[in-house]
Amino acid sequence: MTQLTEPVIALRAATKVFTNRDGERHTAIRDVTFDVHAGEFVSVVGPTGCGKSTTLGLISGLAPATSGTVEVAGAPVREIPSGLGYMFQQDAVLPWRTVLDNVAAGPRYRGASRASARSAAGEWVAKVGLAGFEKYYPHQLSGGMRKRVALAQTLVNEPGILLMDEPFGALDVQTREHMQDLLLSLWAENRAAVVFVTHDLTEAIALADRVVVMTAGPATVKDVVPVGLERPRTVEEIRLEESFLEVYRRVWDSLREEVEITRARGAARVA
Ligand SMILES: Nc1ncnc2c1ncn2[C@@H]1O[C@H](COP(=O)(O)OP(=O)(O)OP(=O)(O)O)[C@@H](O)[C@H]1O
Repeated sequence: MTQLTEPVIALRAATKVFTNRDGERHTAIRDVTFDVHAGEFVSVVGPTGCGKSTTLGLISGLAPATSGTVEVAGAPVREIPSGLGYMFQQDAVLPWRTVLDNVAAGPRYRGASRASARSAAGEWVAKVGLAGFEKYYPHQLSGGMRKRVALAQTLVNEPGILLMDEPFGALDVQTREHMQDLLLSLWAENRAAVVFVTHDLTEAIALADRVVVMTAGPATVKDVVPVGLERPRTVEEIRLEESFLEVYRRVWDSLREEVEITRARGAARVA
C-alpha cells in the first residue's frame, strides 16, 4: 500500500554504538531504516539481544543515535517527544498507590487538577476492565490485572505514539491473549502509531499491520512483512486462519536464519 502521508516515525540508517567503561565500542544497531505512519501498528521481531530495545530507545529520545537520523512527527528526536507513551515488560505500577492513584499520576504530572486526573483515571480503569478495583493496591491484584493498570497508566495520557517493549512477556499465554485483545480494542479507538517489540511471532502478527524483521546483532532491517489481515481481530481466532499461517511462515522463513546465527554465536561463546 502506498502511503501518501508523512511518517510519524522515521528512522534512516540509524546506528547506535555504545562505549563501555573500558572504552570498548559495541555496535548495537546498524543502518536501521523503517517508517511508521499515523494509525499504523508495527511489530518488531528479531533474535535475542539483536538491538530491538535499543531501537525503541532511539525513537523515545532516551538514547541518541550515533549516526543516521531518527525523526518523530517530522522533527529530529532530541528529547522525549511529546505525546509519546512507553510500556515495558516491567511495569511502573507503584506499590504504595491505589489503582486509581497509579493511573491518575500521569495526568497529575502533566498538570491536570486532582479532580480531573482522578476522573480521567476512573474512566481508564473502567476501560481496562478494572471497575470496582479503584481502591485496591497492586499487591492485591493478579499479574494480569496489574498489567491492565499499567496499560491504563500509559493510555490515560492519550499518546499519539506508543512504544511497547515486550509488555506482555511475563504473562501466561491465556492472560497474554486477553491483554492482546484488550490492547487491540483500545487502540482501535484512537489508533496511535505503535511500535511493538516482541519475541512472540503470533503476537507480532496478530496485532500488527506490518512486521519488521531484524537481523542478528547488530540489528538492521532484514524484511518488512505486510500482515493484511482484516480488523477487528480476535487473537484466539485469527491465529488459526490460513491467511495468518501464511504470514507466520513468511516471517519465520526470514527470521529463522538470524535466530540460527545468534544461537551459533552463543554456542561458540560457551564452547
Ligand atoms: N546501555 C548500554 N550499554 C552498552 N551496551 C548496551 C546498552 N544497551 C544495550 N546494549 C547492548 O546492545 C545490544 C542490543 O541490546 P538490546 O537490549 O537493544 O537488544 P534486544 O534485541 O532488545 O534484546 P532482547 O531480545 O534480549 O530483549 C546488546 O548486545 C546489549 O548488550
